[in-house]
Amino acid sequence: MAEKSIEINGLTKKYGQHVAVDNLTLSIDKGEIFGLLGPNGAGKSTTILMLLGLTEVDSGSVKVCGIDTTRHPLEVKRKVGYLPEDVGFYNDYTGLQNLLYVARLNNIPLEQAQKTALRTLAEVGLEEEMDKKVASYSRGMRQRLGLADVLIKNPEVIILDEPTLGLDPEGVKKFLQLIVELSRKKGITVLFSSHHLHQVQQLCDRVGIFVKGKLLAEGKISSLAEQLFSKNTFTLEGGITPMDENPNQASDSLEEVVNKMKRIKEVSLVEVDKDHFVVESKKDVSAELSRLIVNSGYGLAYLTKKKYGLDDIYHQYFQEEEKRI
Ligand SMILES: Nc1ncnc2c1ncn2[C@@H]1O[C@H](COP(=O)(O)OP(=O)(O)OP(=O)(O)O)[C@@H](O)[C@H]1O
Repeated sequence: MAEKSIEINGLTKKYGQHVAVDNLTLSIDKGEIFGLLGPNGAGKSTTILMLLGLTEVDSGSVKVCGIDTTRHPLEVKRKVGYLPEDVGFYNDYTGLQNLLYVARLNNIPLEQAQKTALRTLAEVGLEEEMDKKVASYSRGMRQRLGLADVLIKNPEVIILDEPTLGLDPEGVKKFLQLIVELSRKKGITVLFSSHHLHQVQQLCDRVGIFVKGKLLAEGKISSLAEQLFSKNTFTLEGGITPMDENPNQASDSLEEVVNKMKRIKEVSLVEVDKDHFVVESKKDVSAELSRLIVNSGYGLAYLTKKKYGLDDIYHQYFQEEEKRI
């Protein structure tokens, strides 16, 4: 069995009557990049604070690298690097000076700190900017320096809370690539908290969908789709056209064609809008559908199997949640 970096069991946190995190159970393997995905107020930051031992737990347990954070928060902090949304720096210091300051706070001896700082700044792509004052840094450069702050203590786990806010699309792409490279190269476990579906999809091995304090689903994106769409696994979309070449050929009415489609055993839903149709079914019925359409005197303009992405999954879970409330 894979070694676990993060083990959360029945974790609950209340603010007064409000349950911010509700009986959360989750484990993350060593070296894995896990995405905690949810809208604002879902409880992501509260979970992270509990992981870091920065806020009290009402019930349940959290272990990071095998250490209980509620009992030994300082030991956990030594092993975990945390990058919040917005990192504070000394603007009058250079990037290198800021990093050396963080190294000192982490009790890294000066000589070692200098070597490690230079290497880390190169790793995050700031070697050419390290002697410039942070006041002149762009948002992207500040986030890279934030990542260097996190990496300098050689963490086993890094936790990133909405780290790409305010970055332009190119900056986001580079930042995400950097995280993947570093995680793979150093075997670092990453917990990436975000409400950006596409970023999570690009970066993460596994995803947890978190809404109103509850983990609604977790798994690989492909298996989330299976869990969610298991009732009607296949969605086929097609275009139907009249047979122009042979106008005298008798055709069924469109209504009759739809009724025939509905009579295919595995089909659970047929929707038609002008010449476009959507069929949901328990197995792939593309062959039956094409035969049926052609035999009814129509042409098939296209027939495609819809692939579910994270967007579909995310919205479906949100819809489910809204229905329950
Ligand atoms: N210190 C606090 N006191 C009272 N309520 C709080 C406190 N911190 C968070 N909350 C509430 O707990 C819920 C979860 O908040 P949390 O910040 O963990 O969510 P989030 O998913 O990280 O969202 P965001 O991305 O907006 O930070 C919210 O309803 C929030 O208002």
